[in-house]
Amino acid sequence: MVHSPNDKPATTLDTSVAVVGAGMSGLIAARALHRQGIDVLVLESADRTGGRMMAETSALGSRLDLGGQWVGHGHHRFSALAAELGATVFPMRTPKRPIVVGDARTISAVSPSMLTAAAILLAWEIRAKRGAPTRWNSTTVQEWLRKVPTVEARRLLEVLVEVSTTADLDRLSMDALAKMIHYQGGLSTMLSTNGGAQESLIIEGAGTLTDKIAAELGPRVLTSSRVTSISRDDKGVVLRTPSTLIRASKAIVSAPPPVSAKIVFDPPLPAGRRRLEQDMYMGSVYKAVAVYAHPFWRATTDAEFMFLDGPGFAVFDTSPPGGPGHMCVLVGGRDARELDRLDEAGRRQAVLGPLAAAVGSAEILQPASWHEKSWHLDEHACGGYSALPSAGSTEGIFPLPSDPIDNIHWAGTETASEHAGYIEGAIESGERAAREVAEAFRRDTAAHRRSPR
Ligand SMILES: Cc1cc2nc3c(=O)[nH]c(=O)nc-3n(C[C@H](O)[C@H](O)[C@H](O)COP(=O)(O)OP(=O)(O)OC[C@H]3O[C@@H](n4cnc5c(N)ncnc54)[C@H](O)[C@@H]3O)c2cc1C
Repeated sequence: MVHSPNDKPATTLDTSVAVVGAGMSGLIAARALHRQGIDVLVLESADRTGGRMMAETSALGSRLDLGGQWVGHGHHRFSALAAELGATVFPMRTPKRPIVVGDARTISAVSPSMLTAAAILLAWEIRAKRGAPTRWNSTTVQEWLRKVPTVEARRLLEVLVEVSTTADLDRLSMDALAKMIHYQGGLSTMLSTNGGAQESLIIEGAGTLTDKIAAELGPRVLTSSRVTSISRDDKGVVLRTPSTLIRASKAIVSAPPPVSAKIVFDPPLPAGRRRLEQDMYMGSVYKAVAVYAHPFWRATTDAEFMFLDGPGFAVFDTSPPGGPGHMCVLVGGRDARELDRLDEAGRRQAVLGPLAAAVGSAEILQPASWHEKSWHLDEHACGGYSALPSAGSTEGIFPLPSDPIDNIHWAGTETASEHAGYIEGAIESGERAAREVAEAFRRDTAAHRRSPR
């Protein structure tokens, strides 16, 4: 193994398995190995655990999530984990239909623009099911949308794709979008409550689950420990953080490819993995939650909202049953980055202003507490909801390959065989990586027993 003679870490630690990343997938992998009596150490670059999951407490004492939160339809592992950790799952309120606001006015569901957008969505879903035409690989969503006859219909489709994928529309090919739609069971499923990706919520906050797993692992989780390099040979792996050198038999890397690309691997990773790292990027997403004494808007409106003017965004009523009112705002892709130019008060006004007008109540402008996070500015997660394939690339379509490379195993939601991109996928990938490592240890032990002394 080759180590740089400079920057010699002060401390050396030995463990059986070093896990890079204390998001859901890394923590699940570490917990599974620890429960089997395998020595494990989790190295997390941020000063907190949870990765793309993060719960906060509002001024009114309710819990809310600034990262992943919804339990989707069929997310059985996520539901089981919530039950195991004593969390309470409640169903999302199902609105009759989203209220779409453009040009500061409500757009009717039967307007020509809405009907055009609906027809295009249906056509996309049919193409996605049948297999996208080859020319879609070299056509970006932005280029394709230029054909849409009305500005309003185009903007609605833009915002819908941005909020559901967090992609930049000029970096996402129609082919990748079709594959995402097919994989997720339809764009409407990606954004819908009953039977969709947003079926239920957790009263204590989904981020509570990663907090609890990290607490179970206790001192085996080291935060503020960014892994900068991983060397490997047939005996094991050596990981370096700025302060520590960690020797292990195996490593599990749980950061998505565009983020793990910052780690120096020695010897370099095979070309296939390097292409994934180069051809993918993290989505851009801004999430905010406004908290009110009670969900007063329900007296007049029972709906989700989609706003098309300025930075387009979606708003969902995520209020816990019997608790305070929660309005959850999601802005994706370039629109999310446009908000970076404003200060906190400006961002708050940009989303609550149009919402107040749509609900017809200035009370919306005065939440008891306001919580926000721009994930693309987070230097550890680097974005969300997930890693995305660049336009023109045939790499990076979910699920990503997860074959181990020597003693390095891969976790992370992007590698999940089911529900990749979601918390469910993160759990599945962590369980699979732990299984791979435990089986490899069993094989090594059996071979060791068989070998002559
Ligand atoms: C705003 C937002 C909303 C979302 N909403 C939902 C939702 O409602 N439902 C749902 O199912 N999913 C949702 N998701 C997606 C979900 O949060 C993720 O799929 C899941 O949390 C990913 O977990 P992970 O362990 O795979 O990756 P991560 O959580 O990204 O974990 C990787 C960890 O590795 C760490 N790391 C990176 N590089 C290094 C290094 N060199 N050394 C050490 N540590 C390193 C990172 O800091 C991070 O903690 C959302 C995501 C976001 C951002």
